[in-house]
Amino acid sequence: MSAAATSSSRELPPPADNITRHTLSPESELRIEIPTGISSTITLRSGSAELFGAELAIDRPLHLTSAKVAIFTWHGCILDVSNQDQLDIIYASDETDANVSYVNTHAQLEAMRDEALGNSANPNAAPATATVETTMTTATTAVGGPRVLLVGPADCGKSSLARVLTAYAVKLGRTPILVDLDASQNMLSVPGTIAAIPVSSDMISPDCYGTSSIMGGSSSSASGGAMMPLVLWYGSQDLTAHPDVYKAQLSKLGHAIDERLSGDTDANASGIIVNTSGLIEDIGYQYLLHAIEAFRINVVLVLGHDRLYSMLGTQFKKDYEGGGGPMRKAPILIKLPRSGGVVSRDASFRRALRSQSIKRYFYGNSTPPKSSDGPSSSNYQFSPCLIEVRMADIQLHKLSNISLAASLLPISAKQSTDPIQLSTIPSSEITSKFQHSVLAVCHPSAVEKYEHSGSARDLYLAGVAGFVIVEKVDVDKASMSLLSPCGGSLPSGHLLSGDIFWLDNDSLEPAQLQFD
Ligand SMILES: Nc1ncnc2c1ncn2[C@@H]1O[C@H](COP(=O)(O)OP(=O)(O)OP(=O)(O)O)[C@@H](O)[C@H]1O
Repeated sequence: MSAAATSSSRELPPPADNITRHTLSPESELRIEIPTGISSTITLRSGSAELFGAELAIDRPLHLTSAKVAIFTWHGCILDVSNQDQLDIIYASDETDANVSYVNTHAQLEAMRDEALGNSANPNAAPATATVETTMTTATTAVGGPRVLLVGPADCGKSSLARVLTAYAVKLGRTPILVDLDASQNMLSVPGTIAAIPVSSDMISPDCYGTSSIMGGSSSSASGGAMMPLVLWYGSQDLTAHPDVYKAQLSKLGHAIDERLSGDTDANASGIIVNTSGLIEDIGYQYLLHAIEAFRINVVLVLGHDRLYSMLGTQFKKDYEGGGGPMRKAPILIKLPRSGGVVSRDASFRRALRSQSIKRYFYGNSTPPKSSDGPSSSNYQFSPCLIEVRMADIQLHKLSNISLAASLLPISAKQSTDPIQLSTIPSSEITSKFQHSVLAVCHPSAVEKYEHSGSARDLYLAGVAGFVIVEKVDVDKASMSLLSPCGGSLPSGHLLSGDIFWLDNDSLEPAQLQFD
């Protein structure tokens, strides 16, 4: 993507003892798997290289912990890697055809952005013919910019490609909105959420990839000036648990994005890039179709899954062209190869990533230790606080999907038709079983609406103010200690529970809370 750095021919001093030097040829990548709890530092010594689209700076060490990544170079480079003997694997590969496909896809999206800008500058112009050549015949002219949905099974490289496409767009001065619908491994916020953020250039830095998070979590803008994401609390990493809530949240997020883009020509032309979870069968497939509607998707990128590609192609023909319904344009459907470097992550590695992501929300990025590569001596950007709240001052809600048959309802009680229902947990039931659970703090404006309407939707379909973790429940004192990103009182006393737990030893398995 970029010209080779000017330092490509400079004389390099020999590497230190614990450093291994790698020379990469053009269009190759260094694939690195750093096991859980181990750190490694990668330094670009000459040439140019990028980490999922974010360019490395010469001589600036990139500190990575528990990560599986690839450093790609278009023009060749020299990289120094520390701690190599502790890595699971490290190797250079020139099988990078997928990267070339990705940059071609980026070029196609750019053409759509240019076209959207042209259309907005001259709204009376006759619509141009399709600019994107695709493997599907229903190519269409985008009214706004590209609204891209990345789909495919687990561990096929969706999140990585979302990062690459976002970084490439931002490098060209675009401001796309990045959306992550994967509640189990969300790259924008803590697990259990779906989120969206307008991306600017200060967020595209390799330093932000220290964990699974592109921007270092919802509170940890490295630049200090970056925007906060809009985060909805789904409350579970299991997307099959609450289909009604999930679908309603997708619709709400799509609506919020439409509202944001409607008054901003540049942002509208930049479009959105939506990452999805690896669920592609049954309810997962339904979610993909729902997301296409909710985000008014006009480009679907299918990563390495012929069957899904074929299913969507058939579906689009049926939904958009047949049946005598209104003729709408089908999204452009593009099949992309899976990168040869993409690795499967086992349950324990995923758990470690989730834990890192929660830790990062509260503590920020870890700064590299001075003397060794061990994470234990790291310092962190932020200092979260323990705050004490009285049970009397909070209302802890949980989702309840109970829907009674009419005959079981009390006389004159109405059956609610809204499947999204809340129940408020009585103080007497807030016991030590909530210890270590992650709670979402409702935004005061959402609380105001909720108190007026009594509708669970006003809390569940609104962006949350932030998160706390229950450190301790003191039943005798009727109080709780909460780990909070900052001191002082909570933005509101309304908290949403879920089944996400966190303990600062990277080992706690999230478990379903069993409520009585
Ligand atoms: N070219 C590559 N070389 C090495 N590792 C890679 C490469 N591309 C991606 N990875 C790593 O492979 C893992 C899986 O990739 P990614 O997270 O993009 O997949 P995904 O489809 O989003 O997964 P899921 O949907 O299950 O969350 C990640 O750890 C990612 O950093």
